[in-house]
Amino acid sequence: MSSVISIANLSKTYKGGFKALDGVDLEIERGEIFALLGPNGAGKTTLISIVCGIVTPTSGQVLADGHDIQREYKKARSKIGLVPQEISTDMFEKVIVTVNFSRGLFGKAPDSAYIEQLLKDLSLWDKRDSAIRELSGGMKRRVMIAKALSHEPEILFLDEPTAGVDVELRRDMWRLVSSLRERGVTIILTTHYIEEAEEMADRVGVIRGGEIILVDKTEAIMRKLGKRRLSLTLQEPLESLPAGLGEWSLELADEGHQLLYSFDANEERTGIPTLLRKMTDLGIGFSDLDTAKSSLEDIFVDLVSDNGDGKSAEAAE
Ligand SMILES: Nc1ncnc2c1ncn2[C@@H]1O[C@H](COP(=O)(O)OP(=O)(O)OP(=O)(O)O)[C@@H](O)[C@H]1O
Repeated sequence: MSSVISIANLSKTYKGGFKALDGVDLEIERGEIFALLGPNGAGKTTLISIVCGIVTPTSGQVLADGHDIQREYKKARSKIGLVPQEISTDMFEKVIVTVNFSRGLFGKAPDSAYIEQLLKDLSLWDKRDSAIRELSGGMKRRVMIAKALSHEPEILFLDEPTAGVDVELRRDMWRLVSSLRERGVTIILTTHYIEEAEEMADRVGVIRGGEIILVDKTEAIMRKLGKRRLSLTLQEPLESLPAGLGEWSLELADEGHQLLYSFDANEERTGIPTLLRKMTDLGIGFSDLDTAKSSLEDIFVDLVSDNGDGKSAEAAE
């Protein structure tokens, strides 16, 4: 498969000397849904902003559909739609005027049938003649999506698309993402709703401290790093972990009613039988037990926390 976005050795040092990106190499394949995950301040927005031509890189190169984002800005940018984190638009303008205007900005001829369908897909058609400032927060976000899609881009960036939006908009958004994908649009999103990345994304990239630390197929990440978790519902709550259970990596949850044990599903010896025996010896009874696969969320927390590679999430920020 060919790359639709090609990022090579990209670095950004902001005025004041802060290095937000450090030698990022990343290839985004045509037609895929790519989720970019990283803690606050990792550099996600900076990366997206450079690809969209809003922020100038300090060094490195970005090609969008073969066009250099700096030297051939107009050509490159016309391929891209961006739904930013913040709502930024002329609040006094009418919805339909704003969306038509956005399309015109990219040099596309008016297409009233396309815009009508777009506004209908986003449940904005009835509001087309309203001034944007009169709309609810969720509706304003829908307008930002409509603007981003107004010129029929081949690549769509969604910067934290579901942060702070209601369930209905989230559902509509994912429906839209699925239908865009069917039409061959490449989608790159950043999200804190990691279970959505797990569900929607073909591949996941993890960014921390301005560096891409992992890129892989979503299910490969799950397989490689997937841990399982055993939850034991205790008969009597525990205030703290008994010293006698020190050799297992345990956690207490639900005010001491749940004992959680994370283990590697790929290991032959999980340590569970000895743990249960030891608990019996210590007189810790349980009334229920359950195991579950850890989510991408757990994996992500694992990756960005200090896990022996000498870097912690804090140090990276
Ligand atoms: N214009 C700027 N000038 C100086 N520093 C900046 C500027 N913009 C961003 N930064 C810094 O660069 C780092 C990366 O910021 P960025 O917004 O790219 O992170 P992010 O991964 O998108 O975070 P979040 O999840 O919080 O949105 C942060 O430490 C931020 O403070």
